[in-house]
Amino acid sequence: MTEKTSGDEAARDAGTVDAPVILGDEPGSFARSVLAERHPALIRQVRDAFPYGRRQHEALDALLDEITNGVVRPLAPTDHDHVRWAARGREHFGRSWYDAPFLWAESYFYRRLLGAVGYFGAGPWQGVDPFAPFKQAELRGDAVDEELRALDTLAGAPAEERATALLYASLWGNRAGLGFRVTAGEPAVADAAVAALVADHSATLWQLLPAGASATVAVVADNAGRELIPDLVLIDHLLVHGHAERVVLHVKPDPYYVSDAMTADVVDCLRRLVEASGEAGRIGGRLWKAMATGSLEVRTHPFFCAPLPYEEMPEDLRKEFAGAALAILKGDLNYRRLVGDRLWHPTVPFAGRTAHFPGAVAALRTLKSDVIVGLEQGTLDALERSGAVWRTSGTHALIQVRP
Ligand SMILES: O=P(O)(O)OC[C@@]1(O)O[C@H](CO)[C@@H](O)[C@@H]1O
Repeated sequence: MTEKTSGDEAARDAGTVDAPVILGDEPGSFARSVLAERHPALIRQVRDAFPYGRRQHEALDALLDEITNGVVRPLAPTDHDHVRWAARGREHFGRSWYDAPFLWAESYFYRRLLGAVGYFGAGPWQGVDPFAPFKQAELRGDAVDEELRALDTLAGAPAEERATALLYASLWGNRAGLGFRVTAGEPAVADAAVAALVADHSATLWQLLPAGASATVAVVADNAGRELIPDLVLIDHLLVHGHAERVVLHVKPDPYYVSDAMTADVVDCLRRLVEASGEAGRIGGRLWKAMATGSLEVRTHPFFCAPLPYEEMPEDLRKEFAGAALAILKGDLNYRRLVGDRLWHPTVPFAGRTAHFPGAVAALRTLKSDVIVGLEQGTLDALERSGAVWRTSGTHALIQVRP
């Protein structure tokens, strides 16, 4: 009995034992609150943000009713991606939304929301991003001005200090709250930001990107606006200081998880930078040119809006990441897809959970869901003792790297 238990523990620590898949069926859980509260609220917000016609209103009503009172319905046979989703959803159709894996239910919800507003249909609303008003409001906000101004203070700092600061800015941009203030000589904010890291492998990250190596770096973006701007600033730093010769920025092909970045959002952020004064404007100008010369390339792939873990990524993407010196995956959702959307024991090694990834990988993520691996036992104990809602509130963050 004792032997079996220690064997189980060893397997658990090596990440070779499957942990429970996160579902939305547990009352009081984070996943449940997203499905039961956040999604209905989002339908209302999208409806209020556009002068939609009767057709959209009816479809949104039907979707709201389905996710709150009904069972998961398949796409219409006429939908362009009907076959793909029929295969992915076979076991979930006709059952409660709460019984499906959380990752699947969220992803399919966004697909259905886009369908309801006519995003894919041939008609006047085709291609109109239902989340654009929220993204634009954020990008126009004073907070972005303030964050861009902070870049001037940072411009005179030594390269190494700048690199560290910009990496943390990109990380905390995932929370959209601290941004460059972390970096611009506000010790209280900077100290708090570092103290809130539950893992920090940034030294390994920089070792993988020595200056002067002709490396390609892949950056898998998460949110637009206040996250994408610091991502772009970090990319500029990598290019200017020779940590990368070429950066491929991967974005979503369709609107997703409200604020996820698409090509249009990259363009909006670049414009915002180019139109800014001082250092921000200079960075914008360099990135604009980098797009023209190919040292910065934006790519997208249907896989980025799929309800699948990275372990199941298609061969073309696998080759792409295998050819990079490092893939930097931003945000909570990418993390869930990277390590698996399961209730892992928090000390399961990050290296084991990401062994499937083709090449070196770094996760930069603020903690906004229950998934976590790679913690030291001492860190875990301290977090549990603190009584804080550390897993889902976005107050904590991590930089984890597997060379
Ligand atoms: O990937 P991001 O932007 O960091 O976070 C996305 C996310 O927090 O939104 C969901 C709630 O809707 C979470 O389940 C999910 O992980």
